[in-house]
Amino acid sequence: MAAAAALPKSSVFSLRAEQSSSLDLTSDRARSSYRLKRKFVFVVNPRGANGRTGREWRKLLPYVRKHLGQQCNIHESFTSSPSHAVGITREAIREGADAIIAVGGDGTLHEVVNGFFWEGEPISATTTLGLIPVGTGSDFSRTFGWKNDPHMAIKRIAKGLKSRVDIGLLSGSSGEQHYFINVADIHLSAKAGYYSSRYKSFGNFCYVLGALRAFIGHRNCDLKIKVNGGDWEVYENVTALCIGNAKFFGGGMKIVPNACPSSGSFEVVVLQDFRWYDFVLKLYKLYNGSHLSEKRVFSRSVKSIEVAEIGNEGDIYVQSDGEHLGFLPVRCSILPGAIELFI
Ligand SMILES: Nc1ncnc2c1ncn2[C@@H]1O[C@H](COP(=O)(O)OP(=O)(O)OP(=O)(O)O)[C@@H](O)[C@H]1O
Repeated sequence: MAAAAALPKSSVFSLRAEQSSSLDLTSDRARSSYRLKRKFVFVVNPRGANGRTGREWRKLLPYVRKHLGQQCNIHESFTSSPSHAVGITREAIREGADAIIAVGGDGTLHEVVNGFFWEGEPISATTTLGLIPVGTGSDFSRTFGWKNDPHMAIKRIAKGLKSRVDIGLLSGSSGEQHYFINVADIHLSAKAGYYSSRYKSFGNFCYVLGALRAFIGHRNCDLKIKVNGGDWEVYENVTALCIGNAKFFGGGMKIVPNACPSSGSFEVVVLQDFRWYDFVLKLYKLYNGSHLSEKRVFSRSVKSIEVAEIGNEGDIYVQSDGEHLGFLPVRCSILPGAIELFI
């Protein structure tokens, strides 16, 4: 069929271009209009938010067609397993996608962001990232004041306003590279994130359950930190260290309140010597971002940071964008303005 022949082939993922009755490519005019339109690929995690993402997307598609169908060809691609969104994104960018829209939570956004890169380099400087936040936490969107409202997100994408945002590059002891757009964090919060991902069926309550589980066996520990390639500094009794490209994590905690994704630097917040009752007494401060005034909380702006254990236990958790990455040591640097984002 002519319509199918006009579409690029896709081997890695099932790319379903819009072939609704409104898209009749049998005439020359329709065919040339199809070619002139930009190509937007929607990467949908049907399992996001405990399956809500998949259900919402089915209802949303007519709205997407209505608001974006005039200006772009809409392609939808469903993930079939964790990490699949990375491959989908890479292939779509290589095949000339003008925009990749992550439909899901921060985990899906994280995978799509990783798909923008290959062997340490962006695959394309011109593909735009978009987000339709339909996740459990959807923390990245909070920095921009966006609601977890997919209709508003679609209208925002249709307006076409864009801004370049910074991306964090993480590498571990074996040298493997990983990208993040929101917050990377270390120790108690990362352990809590690891466990909360098992309780996503409880909705936002998963973060409370994850934190309670993480406290079992937790000990504050001494870490050494190297900032901007300087000397190693020792931070004693660290409870958590958070490297913010954006402000929120854990389902709405404003943990890195001074972070800004277009500042060209990270904001690092270190919590030291926190006990379980500090979390009870100061939890509201972590949510509204006023914890920086506490005595055992430090904040600084950095372009790169290395973090390692002083002991050699090998059990200090690391996560980025809520996804478990492994354990210390870790090196992290900022890639200023690396991706263009629909805002
Ligand atoms: N088809 C799939 N089956 C199972 N898991 C998947 C599939 N596609 C993606 N995933 C995984 O689902 C996880 C969660 O997805 P996502 O972040 O979209 O939703 P969420 O966890 O509910 O939201 P948030 O991260 O904002 O709290 C991701 O880590 C991703 O790797």
